[in-house]
Amino acid sequence: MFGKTTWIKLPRNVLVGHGVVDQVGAAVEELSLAGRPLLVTSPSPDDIAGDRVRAQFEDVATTTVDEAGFSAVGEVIEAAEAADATFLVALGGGKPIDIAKMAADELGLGFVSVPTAASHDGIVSGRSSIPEGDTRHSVAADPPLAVIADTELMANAPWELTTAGCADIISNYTAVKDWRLARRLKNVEYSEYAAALSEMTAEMLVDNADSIKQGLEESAWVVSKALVSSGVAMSIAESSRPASGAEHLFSHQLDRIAPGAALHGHQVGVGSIVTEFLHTGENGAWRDIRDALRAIGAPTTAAELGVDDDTVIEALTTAHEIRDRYTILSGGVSEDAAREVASFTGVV
Ligand SMILES: NC(=O)C1=CN([C@@H]2O[C@H](COP(=O)(O)OP(=O)(O)OC[C@H]3O[C@@H](n4cnc5c(N)ncnc54)[C@H](OP(=O)(O)O)[C@@H]3O)[C@@H](O)[C@H]2O)C=CC1
Ligand SMILES: O=C(CO)COP(=O)(O)O
Ligand SMILES: [Zn+2]
Repeated sequence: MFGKTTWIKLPRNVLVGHGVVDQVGAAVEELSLAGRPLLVTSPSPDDIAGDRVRAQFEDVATTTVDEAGFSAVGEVIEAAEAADATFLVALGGGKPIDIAKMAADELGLGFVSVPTAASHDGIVSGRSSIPEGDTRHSVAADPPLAVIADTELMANAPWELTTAGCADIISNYTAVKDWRLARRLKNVEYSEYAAALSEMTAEMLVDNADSIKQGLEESAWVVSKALVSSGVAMSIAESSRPASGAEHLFSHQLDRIAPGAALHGHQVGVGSIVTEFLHTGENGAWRDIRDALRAIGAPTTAAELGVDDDTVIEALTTAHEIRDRYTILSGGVSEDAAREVASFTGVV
């Protein structure tokens, strides 16, 4: 008998468009969320749009996240309990959204994601990535009930946040290759539907690279739709596998070795150039990945990431240690080999 059960949790409402930050109240009403919200935000997003969100509720409390980490999750939980909050609204980049996502999950409350930056697919997904000490935890949590992505706000955010979101999507190509490899060699659970959606999302973004330009609001539109679609792929897979392979392990190691050096999406993009080479060799698609990153203005070298060559080599040679996830880097790449591939691809 076929006994497999999958539980796909997705956002119910997704609004993407100009000025939709003024529709958070309407979206909440449509979801039949009653009571008092806690707005979870961080300093810049609060300055930019906090009042516009608060104006849509009769009674709302606010808490600000300065630094991501499990203590921030605890503080949001305390703030929600003190405010008798019945749901959370997260306004900002990945930091307040991920902290609110995990806090909402622990509190058993719903939350609405209002991204102010199209910086990575965590703004939509059912996973929180929480940095702690010298490591990073990828924690399963319910995805947002609604995503309200205001393209005007996102288009006015620092441009590098948008190029980081693009690079996070481009990295889906190698994430899916790692997933297929792990399926073949380790029989890991795999969803062809999620893999195809993830690849198609990257394909569409690359095909629309001409509309991704600084100052063009359409860029925020194209990237937000891709981030939503990538988040859906992760929900279908019940795992970040469709969007996180060895290039993400490389980035997570960079976060440990050179904290704060570069944005998540930029790091995974550079990681993808290298891991594509490892998958398909010197005549493979690594140049396509590099050129797609260049076309949208994302980094393709260690120097552009703001890290030195040795840091990249260390992250590549130790990436397999960070997580029990089978990828092309599992078993470890030797220092010589890492230097050769990084140099051949122009990363160092
Ligand atoms: N769940 C997942 O799959 C993933 C989660 N993450 C998590 O997300 C976080 C990183 O995400 P990221 O979005 O880069 O981080 P932040 O939320 O820290 O945002 C990046 C910077 O942009 C600022 N900012 C945000 N929106 C605007 C805007 N509209 N205008 C001007 N400035 C703005 C923030 O201000 P301020 O400093 O005031 O906050 C911050 O300085 C990490 O905590 C990481 O763990 C990362 C990758 C994947
Ligand atoms: O960043 C992600 C997908 O783009 C999530 O990946 P992790 O599960 O590796 O944190
Ligand atoms: Zn990512």
